[in-house]
Amino acid sequence: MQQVPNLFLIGPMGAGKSTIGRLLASELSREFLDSDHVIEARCGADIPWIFDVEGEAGFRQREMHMIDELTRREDVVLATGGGAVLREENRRALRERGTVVYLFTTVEQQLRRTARDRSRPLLQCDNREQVLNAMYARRDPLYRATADLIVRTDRRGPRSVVNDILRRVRRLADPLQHSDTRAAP
Ligand SMILES: Nc1ncnc2c1ncn2[C@@H]1O[C@H](COP(=O)(O)OP(=O)(O)OP(=O)(O)O)[C@@H](O)[C@H]1O
Ligand SMILES: O=C(O)C1=C[C@@H](O)[C@@H](O)[C@H](O)C1
Ligand SMILES: [Mg+2]
Repeated sequence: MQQVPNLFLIGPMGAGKSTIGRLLASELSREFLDSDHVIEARCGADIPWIFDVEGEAGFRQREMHMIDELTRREDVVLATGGGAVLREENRRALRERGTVVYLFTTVEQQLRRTARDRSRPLLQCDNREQVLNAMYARRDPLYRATADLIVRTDRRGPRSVVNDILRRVRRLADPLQHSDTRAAP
């Protein structure tokens, strides 16, 4: 069987990129990278602080350099930030250097999963639903245009999402071996 390529997870805040990514990497005995966390570690500061001091533009610049660096690694599972697809450079790096999985979820689920969160500066407002709907309208077409696979993550647990991704990624890597249909004799 062909080896599973780099796996890059994209999708909105609360889709489960960090949660699913960690589980997926452990199933594949691979290194797990989370671009948000690596940016924070390199900066010695958390994302809200970076947004406060450098603005969203400063964060996006750091994110672009990080995606370029991390997508050049081999045999990794990489969880990207929810806004990574906004830049064309990021979309290209992701598409060219691995298999891209869009973790889809609904705004309703996002609201639930990010309800008490203080680490996402773009959601520290009173009109979270409106903000998330606007992000969905802008970003969903970009996630779709970048992804090799789209996997629903609403109304199912992380373990089921991971099994689904593994099955579909293996089929993509080796369609003959993992075909669901049998060739006629
Ligand atoms: N499939 C799932 N079912 C139930 N809860 C989930 C699922 N995936 C993630 N969660 C929960 O939702 C919350 C947000 O998940 P997570 O931090 O992995 O999202 P994310 O996509 O990495 O978000 P961000 O883009 O902001 O980094 C966590 O509390 C996590 O436990
Ligand atoms: O959706 C977004 O724009 C963001 C998502 C998070 O992963 C972080 O990258 C940051 O909070 C911005
Ligand atoms: Mg995350």
